Amino acid sequence: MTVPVVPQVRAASADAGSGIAVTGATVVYRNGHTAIRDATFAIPTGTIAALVGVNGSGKSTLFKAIMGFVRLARGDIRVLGGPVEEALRRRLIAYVPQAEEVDWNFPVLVEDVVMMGRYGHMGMMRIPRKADHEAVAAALARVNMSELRKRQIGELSGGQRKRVFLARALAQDSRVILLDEPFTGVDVKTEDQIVTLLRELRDEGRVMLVSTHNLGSVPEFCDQTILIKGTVLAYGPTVETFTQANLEMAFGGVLRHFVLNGDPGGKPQAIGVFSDDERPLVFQDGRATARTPDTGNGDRH
Ligand SMILES: Nc1ncnc2c1ncn2[C@@H]1O[C@H](COP(=O)(O)OP(=O)(O)OP(=O)(O)O)[C@@H](O)[C@H]1O
Repeated sequence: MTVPVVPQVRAASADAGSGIAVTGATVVYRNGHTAIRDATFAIPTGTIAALVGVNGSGKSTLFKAIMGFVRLARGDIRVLGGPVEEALRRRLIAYVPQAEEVDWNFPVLVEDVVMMGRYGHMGMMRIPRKADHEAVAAALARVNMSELRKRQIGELSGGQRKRVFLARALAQDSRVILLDEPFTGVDVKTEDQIVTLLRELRDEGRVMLVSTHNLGSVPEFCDQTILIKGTVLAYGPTVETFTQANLEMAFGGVLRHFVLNGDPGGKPQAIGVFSDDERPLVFQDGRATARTPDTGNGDRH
């Protein structure tokens, strides 16, 4: 569904049973800057949705609004059919932060970070019970981090750090998980593990909203895509929204975009390559290919 001029309010506001429904959301920061204006989209439950846009397009602001960290000047956000405050009170939303948002020098063990996901389940004194320890152990096992549970977080690799914060979200047992750049600084194997885990969580009926510059992976694992540039330009099933025209609208001249005319002996082919800083996205005959060749095996930064 493309909404270049008039945001489509109908789908978002009408679908009270949806995972996340944002209607006409506007955020104005204290300095007067309007970071997002009239943003409207809806994502059903049991979905992995990509949030795609250039630096400064408003992705983190949208996350902050869904987490209740910034106030809406106008509009409405509903999570699992209810207001954000209620979703937060019921611990329905978990957040997996960007690496830059975390103080890695803070002396804390892997298992302590994951236990933070249980805080909302504990009493005032935050004394973990058997169920909390079990939830932490299960979450660490699910991301293959059990062996490193006694390590300081500062001693981990980029991919391991991401998995610890994913485990924290799992321990929280939230229904909605917001992931800010989960693939940055992560090798291809870890990326595949994270994608497998997200698919499992989707099949459990959870909602994942994933901000990513990893365009090549979006058609592969995201059912829905939201394209953002100060407002929502387009949203809906990835096959409908992740089009060359929409990406050009979202990225303008920022991405490297080549059109090659096929192999010399054969029929000329129009191949477009969108390459941000991660796996490139290849369009062949105007359609996004599901998976592009990996460009390396090491950690990508
Ligand atoms: N606290 C703030 N006060 C004022 N302006 C802000 C604040 N935080 C962000 N902005 C501005 O709001 C706009 C959106 O920023 P935001 O961080 O949401 O973008 P983003 O899409 O997450 O970017 P990136 O991909 O670089 O993380 C930018 O122009 C940014 O400069």
